[in-house]
Amino acid sequence: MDAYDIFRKLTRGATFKRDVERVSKKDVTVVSNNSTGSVKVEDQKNKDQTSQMNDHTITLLGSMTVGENKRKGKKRKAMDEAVEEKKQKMLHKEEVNRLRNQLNINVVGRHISEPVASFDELPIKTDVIENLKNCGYKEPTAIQKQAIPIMLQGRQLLACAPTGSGKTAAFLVPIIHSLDGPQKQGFRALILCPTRELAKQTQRECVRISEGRGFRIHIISKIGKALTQYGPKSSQKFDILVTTPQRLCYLLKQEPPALSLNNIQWIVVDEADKLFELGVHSFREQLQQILQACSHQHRKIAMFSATYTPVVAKWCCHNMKGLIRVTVGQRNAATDLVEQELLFVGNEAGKLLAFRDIVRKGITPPVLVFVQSKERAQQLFTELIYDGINVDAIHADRTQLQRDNTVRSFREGKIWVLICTELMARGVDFKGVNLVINYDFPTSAISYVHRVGRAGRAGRKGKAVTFFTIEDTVNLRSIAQVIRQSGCEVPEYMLKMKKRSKKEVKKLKTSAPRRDDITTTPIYELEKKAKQKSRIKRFRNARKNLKKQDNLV
Ligand SMILES: Nc1ncnc2c1ncn2[C@@H]1O[C@H](COP(=O)(O)OP(=O)(O)OP(=O)(O)O)[C@@H](O)[C@H]1O
Repeated sequence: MDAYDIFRKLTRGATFKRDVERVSKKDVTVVSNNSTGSVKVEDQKNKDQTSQMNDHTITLLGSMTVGENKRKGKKRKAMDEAVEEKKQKMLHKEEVNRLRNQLNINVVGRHISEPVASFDELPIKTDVIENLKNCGYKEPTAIQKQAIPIMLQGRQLLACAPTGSGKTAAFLVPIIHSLDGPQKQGFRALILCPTRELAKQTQRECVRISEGRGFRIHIISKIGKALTQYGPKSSQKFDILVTTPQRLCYLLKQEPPALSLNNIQWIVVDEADKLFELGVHSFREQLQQILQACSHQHRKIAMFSATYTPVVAKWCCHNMKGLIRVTVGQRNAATDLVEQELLFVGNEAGKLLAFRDIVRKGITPPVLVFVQSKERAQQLFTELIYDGINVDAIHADRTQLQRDNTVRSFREGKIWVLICTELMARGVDFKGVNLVINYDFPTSAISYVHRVGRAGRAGRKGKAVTFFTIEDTVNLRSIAQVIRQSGCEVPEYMLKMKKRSKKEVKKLKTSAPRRDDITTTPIYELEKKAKQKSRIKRFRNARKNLKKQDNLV
């Protein structure tokens, strides 16, 4: 569109004759109104102005001519350029929107950086890009394409993207870029994770991506050791701290605090909704304590998770200035890379039969099996140990060393089936988990999304089977909805089930339902064993009492 078009648009519908007539006859005289429709207007009061206006000949019919003087020419050129610039900007904006739509990215906020199409487009040094490529990352994932440019711009971010979609690298790349290299200024970036397993994994990924930079990336493992290890001076040599909030707060509470966070520039909260969920108020208090300790004036926060909760969004809106929100895909949806199935097993005994049936038909390790408590993890382990499959269990009652060894063996393929609790549902990235079995029904749709998300990572496909009994109806509808949303089939009746009250759903979230023990030992045998146990106990007590009496005598 050129200046002529704009002028035509602006004057569309305008009748110059009428305008002239409207002006008081005292002041204005119509000088001429020739056959081509050109109108000349003369102001009787001000001759100077009249002469100026005489230059402005406007042709309303045929080809329209605008008075041509130098100033006008310049103005027209500037106008043309502005229009062209605007046009280009609009086209570019459309292109960016198209790319976001293609990637299923939704953004909220002001002046948001554009997503990049490749790692090479990122304004970062080539060594980091090389490291990413050495990790086997050919192209950034959707969240990486959008979140990295935003964080590189120094903007605070709340990001939500599917499980296994590379969120860890999405926050590590900008941090590594902004810290540049080791500086002996103490910790400059802090990454908070809900579990130690996840913290270790994040530390490992950070080492891989920052290879060659010489960063000191630290994880707080033993509190006792940490107390002596850090101290305001010794912690100067570290650059990045990866930890759980509990351990960090314990060290900050020491008098004087066992470590300094004065120089922290970036705080990342990974699995943010989980942390906010862990004793709703306790994490907020911990975060407040941590934020107070991070006194650097340019401190920024980024929150990441695969699931979104309003509690986190509200906190971010209140506490993060200039916040940008990025969502990839549908909120709280399970990854569509996992084929999901709901299996009715009748009752608790039916679960063991169904599990053995799956094994009999053939499984491709590694397999993760989720149960609702550490006791049940131990019971299932005791049942399966003699089935001829390499099985182990991981839960909070095992020592740190045992937990680390089990995770290592599972990663190395020495363990085929790993029984675990909710502890391993979040963030943990086991390469190539083919099958997830929800032995016990998840206590919320969000828990389901994360458990299932241990398979189908980094573009690989996986499978998930969820057992349910007659007692598991509270969440059945919402979990069936999640499954349907990710493109898998569920029976229609499940989606039509009565919606449960918020109270019921909340109760289930805080305390899992009571279930019969996992065992195939017949009841009469269990009773016999229990009787035997109590007889032995009684006998021991009697012997103790006799000894006591002897001593008294
Ligand atoms: N650009 C990429 N290309 C290929 N693989 C990638 C890319 N980025 C990350 N990965 C790999 O994808 C897997 C999942 O990444 P990551 O653990 O960061 O996922 P996540 O989004 O944090 O998942 P969760 O929500 O479960 O924590 C990892 O094995 C990681 O090495």
